[in-house]
Amino acid sequence: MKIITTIAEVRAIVKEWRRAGETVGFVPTMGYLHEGHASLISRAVADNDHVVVSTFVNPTQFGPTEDLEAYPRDEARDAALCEGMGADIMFRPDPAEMYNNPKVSVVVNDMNEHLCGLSRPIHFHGVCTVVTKLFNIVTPDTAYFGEKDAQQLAIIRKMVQDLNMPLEIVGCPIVREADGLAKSSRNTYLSSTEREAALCLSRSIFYGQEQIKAGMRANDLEQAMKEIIAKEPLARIEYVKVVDALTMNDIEIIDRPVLIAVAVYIGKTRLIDNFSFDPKINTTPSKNK
Ligand SMILES: Nc1ncnc2c1ncn2[C@@H]1O[C@H](COP(=O)(O)OP(=O)(O)OP(=O)(O)O)[C@@H](O)[C@H]1O
Ligand SMILES: CC(C)(CO)[C@@H](O)C(=O)[O-]
Ligand code: BAL
Repeated sequence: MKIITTIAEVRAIVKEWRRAGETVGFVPTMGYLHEGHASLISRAVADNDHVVVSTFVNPTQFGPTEDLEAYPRDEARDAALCEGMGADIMFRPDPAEMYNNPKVSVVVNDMNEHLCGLSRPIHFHGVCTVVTKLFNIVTPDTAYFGEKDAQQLAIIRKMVQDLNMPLEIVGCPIVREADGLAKSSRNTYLSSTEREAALCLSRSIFYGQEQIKAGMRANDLEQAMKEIIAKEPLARIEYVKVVDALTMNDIEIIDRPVLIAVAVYIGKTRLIDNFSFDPKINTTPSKNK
């Protein structure tokens, strides 16, 4: 596996693969890789002749008071994981390689006005801009994203559709710790007391999955899930919402595929979790561990 820091080098290698008629899978990440990322890489390796993993911590998706500087980084560990999983390239450019006095970017419209977009107003513009740049550099046939960042996945699917990007987007299920906590690079910020407290997110998710199948209405579901989280003294709820899974709009009646998403601060650490539900299928994805 090659660790590459320049755009030109990635382009040159992908060009050779293309010349040989081989397929390219792409897994965009911000590094500090864990089993959630590994599940995406494993799927990409299974589906494609070649796989590129990017580990760029993208500054333009962090707000001014967010954790850009503190965000965990470990290049050697990331490289070992990528190589072990069978990736061909780990792309980790410096910010200066990716941004040279930019004046043009991608803007997300209505889908930004919900869930994480409300407290992180520039976040999805930054995500879509860097993902577009990465797609243009790697030119993948398929790109793999986690359902843990459900609003991100929905926005990227819509971006690919709206901007006619020539690739397929694959969503992969949430990977959890044995006790239910969704794996996240930001879990490393948690003290041991906070780590225990963070279980209120998955507890509310699992309760919600049961209740929605039993026919609980959207408002009652939000309320019941909030009550579970509120029992945890270290938790501060940002949102608990049932929204249309495609548009992220609020809904009252669960008559179409919905996303049930939560964002909660545990101390200073902001964590997210979610599940999807389609009333036609009347089933939720299994608790994937
Ligand atoms: N637990 C998980 N299960 C499945 N996919 C995941 C999981 N955690 C992250 N991913 C996916 O990995 C990709 C890269 O995410 P990222 O590098 O931001 O990791 P993260 O652990 O979500 O970090 P953060 O702490 O910033 O939320 C995204 O598509 C994300 O949805
Ligand atoms: C998609 C992404 C790599 C863009 O920086 C990031 O938002 C992430 O890790 O989910
Ligand atoms: N996984 C989303 C990256 C971020 O929170 O910036």
